Amino acid sequence: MSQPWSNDEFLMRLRRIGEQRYHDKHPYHIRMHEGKLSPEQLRAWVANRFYYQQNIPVKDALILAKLPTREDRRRWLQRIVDHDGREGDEGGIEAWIRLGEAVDIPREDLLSERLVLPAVRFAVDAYVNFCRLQPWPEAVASSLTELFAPTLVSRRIVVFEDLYPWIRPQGLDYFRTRLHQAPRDADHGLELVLRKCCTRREQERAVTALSFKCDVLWSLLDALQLAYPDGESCV
Ligand SMILES: O=C(O)c1cc(C(=O)O)c2c(n1)C(=O)C(=O)c1cc(C(=O)O)[nH]c1-2
Repeated sequence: MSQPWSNDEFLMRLRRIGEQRYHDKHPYHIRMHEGKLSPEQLRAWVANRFYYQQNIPVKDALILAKLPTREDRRRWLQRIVDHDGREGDEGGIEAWIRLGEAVDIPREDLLSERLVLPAVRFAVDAYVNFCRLQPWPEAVASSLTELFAPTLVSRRIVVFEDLYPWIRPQGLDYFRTRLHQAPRDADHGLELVLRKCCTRREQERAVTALSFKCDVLWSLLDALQLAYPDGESCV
């Protein structure tokens, strides 16, 4: 039996997954952040990511039901509220619909899922099912892409403002809100994973779960790349 990694080593291995495999390295994402997507390609990204956004509170509810302590359930519950909203605070899904409107996707079009590609549906459904079926430490570990999201999202706000001036500014509120929600979520997720994954086997399974999640995000962009290839129609 291999010895468990120290917390530092474990953390380093989780972070390394992000350095190697996070979706910011995908060609479609690189082109987005270089300002090279056409309005149609950017709209396709927004519409397909909406399917991911809608499923986040669903997978969080599946994880919530498995967490063994009241204290952790209470903290995890906030994620569902962040996305689904509550009276007087519309939440992240509504903010994403406004992002859609800011790039000229009518609300009904986004909600109809007309623009959602089959492979995006499969990838996101695979993420939800992973969280449904796997033990909670692995489901929580799969959420740790949020360790890498804040840096990327803060860059995205600047990129959208500077390189896509046709996007109406109120559309960016979703990303601004994530800048404080994601680090809080990542801290809790990491605390749970470090607390629960104590054997080498458990630690390795957590790293594999995070790697799987990177594959989900990567597949989403692969599908977009195939359906909306580079070329003639750059902004
Ligand atoms: O825009 C992005 O690059 C990005 C990435 C991720 C991620 O890394 O999974 C999330 C989000 N945004 C996001 O907005 C969000 O609410 C979110 C929740 C989760 C999760 O797995 O629980 N990831 C992400």
